[in-house]
Amino acid sequence: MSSENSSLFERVSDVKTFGGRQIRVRHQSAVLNCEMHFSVFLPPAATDDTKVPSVYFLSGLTCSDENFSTKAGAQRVAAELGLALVIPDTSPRGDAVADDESYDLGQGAGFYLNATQAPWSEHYRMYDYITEELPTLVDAHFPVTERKAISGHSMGGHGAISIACKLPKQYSSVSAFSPIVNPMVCPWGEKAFTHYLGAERSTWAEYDSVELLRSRGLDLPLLVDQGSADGFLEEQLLTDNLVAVSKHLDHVQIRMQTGYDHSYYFIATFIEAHLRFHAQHLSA
Ligand SMILES: N[C@@H](CCC(=O)N[C@@H](CS)C(=O)NCC(=O)O)C(=O)O
Repeated sequence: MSSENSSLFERVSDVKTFGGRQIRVRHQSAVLNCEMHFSVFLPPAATDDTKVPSVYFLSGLTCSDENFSTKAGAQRVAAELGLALVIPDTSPRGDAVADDESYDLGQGAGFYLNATQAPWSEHYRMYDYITEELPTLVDAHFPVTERKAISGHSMGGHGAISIACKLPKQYSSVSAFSPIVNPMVCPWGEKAFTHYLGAERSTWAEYDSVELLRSRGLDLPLLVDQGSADGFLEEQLLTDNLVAVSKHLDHVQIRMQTGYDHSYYFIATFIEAHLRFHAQHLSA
């Protein structure tokens, strides 16, 4: 990697919306060892003199940073509440990065973990990227405070809850749309974890929200919305396992939303409620 490359941090677009700015950044990631993109929305309240809290949003399988930016409709309420949105990609990227032809493994399917198995371990360190490198970069380049919340959809809901369980001091609240809550025992998770972490299942529990909630509990408020008409609910998402393990936990709200599916139409419907939930805890 050339020194010019290692310092790459470029705004590839910067668009005014709802009085704020939707920005897309291209940068060299030292952790992932490849070039990456991420998006940031800055509300009008964020200025050279005024910093604002941020909500990280982790997307699902097949997504980049642009699915949430363009389809969730989050900017109007984020602008009103004075929240920055930080929207990463879902895996390392590029021709030199290992991939698979299926949609649920490889690029677009990083599962927010640090892979230990070849060929994945060379680049797939999304846990470290999301929890360390990206916040350091965002804090250095944008007017944001230390106050952070984390949210996500599907694979990103798994990422948000499992990260919040392990780093409760780094976030003030966590929420998820249609999260994969128990990846150790669903086909998407079993496939990904076998490839990224190896066949030894005992190493998987540190990335499984149900297992983490069982072993550690949760030290911050959690809001989950799940559509009852989501085609992935029974086989992949296993929301009942989250309900069961959360029974004795305070500050956990799991809402079954009648008739909604797995799509961004569902996210767009409830994103306002999630941002208001996070704003309340970010300002507490
Ligand atoms: N069957 C879908 C599975 C992937 C999927 O549903 N991805 C969700 C997250 S798990 C998504 O957000 N897709 C992108 C979008 O709707 O914009 C496919 O093959 O693309």
